[in-house]
Amino acid sequence: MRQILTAKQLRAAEQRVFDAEPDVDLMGRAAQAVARVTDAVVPTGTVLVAVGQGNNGGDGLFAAARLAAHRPVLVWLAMGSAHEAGLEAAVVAGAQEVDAVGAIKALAECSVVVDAVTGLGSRPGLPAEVETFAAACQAQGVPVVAVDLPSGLGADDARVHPSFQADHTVTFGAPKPCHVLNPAASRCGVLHVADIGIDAEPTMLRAAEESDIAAWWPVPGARSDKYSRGVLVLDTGSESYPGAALLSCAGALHVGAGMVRYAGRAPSGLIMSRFPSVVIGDGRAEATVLGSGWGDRDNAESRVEWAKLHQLPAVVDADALYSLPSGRLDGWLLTPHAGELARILGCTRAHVESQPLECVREVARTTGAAVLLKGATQYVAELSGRVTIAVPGPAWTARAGSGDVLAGICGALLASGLPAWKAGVLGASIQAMTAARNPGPYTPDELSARMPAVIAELAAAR
Ligand SMILES: NC(=O)C1=CN([C@@H]2O[C@H](COP(=O)(O)OP(=O)(O)OC[C@H]3O[C@@H](n4cnc5c(N)ncnc54)[C@H](O)[C@@H]3O)[C@@H](O)[C@H]2O)[C@@H](O)CC1
Ligand SMILES: Nc1ncnc2c1ncn2[C@@H]1O[C@H](COP(=O)(O)OP(=O)(O)O)[C@@H](O)[C@H]1O
Ligand SMILES: [K+]
Repeated sequence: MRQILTAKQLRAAEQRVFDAEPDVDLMGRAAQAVARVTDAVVPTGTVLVAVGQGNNGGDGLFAAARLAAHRPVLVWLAMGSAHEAGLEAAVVAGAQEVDAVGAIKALAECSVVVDAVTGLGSRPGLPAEVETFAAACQAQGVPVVAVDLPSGLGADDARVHPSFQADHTVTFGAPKPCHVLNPAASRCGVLHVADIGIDAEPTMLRAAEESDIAAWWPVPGARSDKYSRGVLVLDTGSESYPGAALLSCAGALHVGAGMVRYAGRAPSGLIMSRFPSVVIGDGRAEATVLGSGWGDRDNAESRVEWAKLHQLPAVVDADALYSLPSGRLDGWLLTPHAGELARILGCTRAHVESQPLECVREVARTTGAAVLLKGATQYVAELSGRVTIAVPGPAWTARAGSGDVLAGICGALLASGLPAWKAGVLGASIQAMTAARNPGPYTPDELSARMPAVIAELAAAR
């Protein structure tokens, strides 16, 4: 599990290191990591380092000094002034200074750019000259290694602003929100988290890793039976949208539900012809899935209320999200995409996309349910305010029907006895990991049929 630290939290963690060891050379360690990654990414040719006036520029200059020992290095002081000791070290090591015009010209010959303009102190956006330079790097296809974060992004911000487009980003101690929240994360390229001796304490924002998914996955034991593995009732699909019923069945069955009962309005013959192990009709169960493919069904409220009355933990998806019963929904998992979350909150989709953490936390706080916000980055918020980001996957999954499969997956995991937040994180992650291992335009049901192989791989790795 990776803890995600805001700029303020990272600075506090840094301060604790300085308090314990006043002479510690964190900047030297940061510079060493930047030089190492730069050499690994592009081992030969000229390095051009764009340097700002703060400590991010200091990291860049000390990295320039290290690199200049074995390859040509140019430095551009993009903000005029720069970290004095860093500049001296770079010049003594042989780095050549260029001005703005020289920097743009040099792009034709240099093999890699190091972006050390701004880091944790970055205000969104770039001065015009730097923006022009960043655009030129991209236009000319020169690889960019960003120090801490692509300059121009805000460390704690999910949004994109005029900024560098990095191929690699070397950050220190822990990722910051901009490294994991999209669309900002898409500007960071490959993320390298360098250990420079800063400990990341548990925070209210963290990112699950594949090793967490492997450790948490519910693997049956010798004494398991279909009931102990969890019975799931699916109330999904409708006469108008029977496909959603099939997709939720596919999701639930392919992650190993003990038993799936189908109690929705899609034709039962259709379900049986595709999934003969599904039992038609409701009965004893550990969890239910509501909403996927209902359309605007008129008795939505009573169907959702039914689950609450029977104290049945529910995955609530799609149209059922607008018929939530009053009172606390402990143990439930809501699975909105940004548009659905916006409708629940009475705000715009754009607002949810720019403030995803605040929005997903708000719905968890007001309902008591865990909330999985679906999309390119998938967030699971709990009542406490803690947010866990699922393992990311490729955008191949972004197509109609993926959410229906995901609801079935999460339902099976909820029925197995996992807490709602964990069912959400595991469900979103396994779908993404399967897509990552099977790149291509597979349909959501084809992809779901490939999940068992990924789950077997995870189980074998434990
Ligand atoms: N604090 C520490 O001990 C460590 C800090 N490190 C580095 O230090 C960085 C933070 O350094 P600073 O706090 O000096 O901040 P930065 O170097 O990120 O930037 C601050 C400077 O840039 C200017 N600036 C910010 N955004 C601007 C914009 N959009 N347009 C024009 N000017 C802008 C500010 O006015 C300020 O002068 C980290 O990102 C990291 O790279 C590392 O060396 C590790 C240790
Ligand atoms: N950019 C993206 N990258 C990866 N996965 C995505 C992306 N956008 C959406 N998804 C996936 O697509 C699904 C969207 O769900 P949803 O919109 O509810 O689909 P539907 O209701 O059509 O089944 C989610 O499971 C999410 O994981
Ligand atoms: K930077």
